[in-house]
Amino acid sequence: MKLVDEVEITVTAGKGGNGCVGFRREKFIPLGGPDGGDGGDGGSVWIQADENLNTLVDFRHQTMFRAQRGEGGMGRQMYGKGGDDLVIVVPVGTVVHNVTTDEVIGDLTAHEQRLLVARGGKGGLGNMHFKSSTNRSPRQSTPGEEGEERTLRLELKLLADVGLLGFPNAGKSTLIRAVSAATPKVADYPFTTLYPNLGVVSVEPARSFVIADIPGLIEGAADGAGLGALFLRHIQRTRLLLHLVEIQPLDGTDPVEQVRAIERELEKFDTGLLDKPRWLLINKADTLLPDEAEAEAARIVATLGWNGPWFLVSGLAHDGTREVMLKVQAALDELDRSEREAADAL
Ligand SMILES: Nc1nc2c(ncn2[C@@H]2O[C@H](COP(=O)(O)OP(=O)(O)OP(=O)(O)O)[C@@H](O)[C@H]2O)c(=O)[nH]1
Ligand SMILES: [Mg+2]
Repeated sequence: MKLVDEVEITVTAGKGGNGCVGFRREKFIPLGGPDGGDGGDGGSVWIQADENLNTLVDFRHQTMFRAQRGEGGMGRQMYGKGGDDLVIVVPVGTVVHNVTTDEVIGDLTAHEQRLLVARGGKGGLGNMHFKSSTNRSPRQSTPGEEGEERTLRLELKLLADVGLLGFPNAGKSTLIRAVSAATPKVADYPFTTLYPNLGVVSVEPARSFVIADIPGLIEGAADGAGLGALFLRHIQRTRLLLHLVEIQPLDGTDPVEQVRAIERELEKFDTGLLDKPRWLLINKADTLLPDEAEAEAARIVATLGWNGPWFLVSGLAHDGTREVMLKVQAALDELDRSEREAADAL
């Protein structure tokens, strides 16, 4: 299953500085020659891969990028200063397309790999270059070139970091909408009507993770009922599971039973799934009075013998949801760290 995050940005390289028309002016030298210097080159725009990023969510806030222009040339044969290059960082795995030509400019597959996406304009020539035997005082210079401008589409295939489990109606889609900054589209998926909802959760700038709602996970999913097996396969790739349960299911069933039913499915499909960190989110806290909700949550946790993290939340009211997402981000960072340490130890 391919999950694709996509953004369109415009990049503009810096214009070159203009060439200068100037003449040497000094005491006792009445007819000084031309001494106008060249303009500096404009800065170019680069796109560079960074392994510390994992989504394109920050490009929803900024879509225009411009490198510095070159300064104009000056008298006394002085060159203008070149404009600084602009480096845009993206996650490793980002593919860069030219929107106008629909061509792939490049595929950034390694950390710190760079791609030139808009070349800065060349600086213009000062009049010192136009001196000839027939024209000793040229008034000619050339302007700086414009920097290139391109519209780019950045595309990143995503893997969900966090899977959301729960019965129909548990409030999974509502939670994703409550916490996510962007909802990437799902591509190449055969079932167009029933696909997972995805959200990019960005708790702080430049830090984010992908959360996937796994719909239709019902009893019997592991035996192939509904589309459950497909989604179970998908969540095998996630690193943390959030298990959502209604504090008081509308159909009158005991939330404890609902949690166990999902656990049985996970176990039947692949016991490895049960080894993933799984946090219990007792949802729709707002449907009970605060005291009742606290008491019922305590009962659910005690009856289940739950010893992992658990939270009482309301996706609809956004109660407690941000706190959970901050903890998820911290847990994922910690997993990254220990994976990196394990890799370094080899
Ligand atoms: N009171 C209350 N209602 C909620 C809360 N979260 C979700 N709901 C409601 O519960 C219903 C189901 O929510 P969804 O987010 O669609 O649930 P889901 O888990 O995505 O359901 P499926 O996609 O069918 O598996 C909707 O009517 C929501 O408005 C909550 O925190 N409090
Ligand atoms: Mg849903």
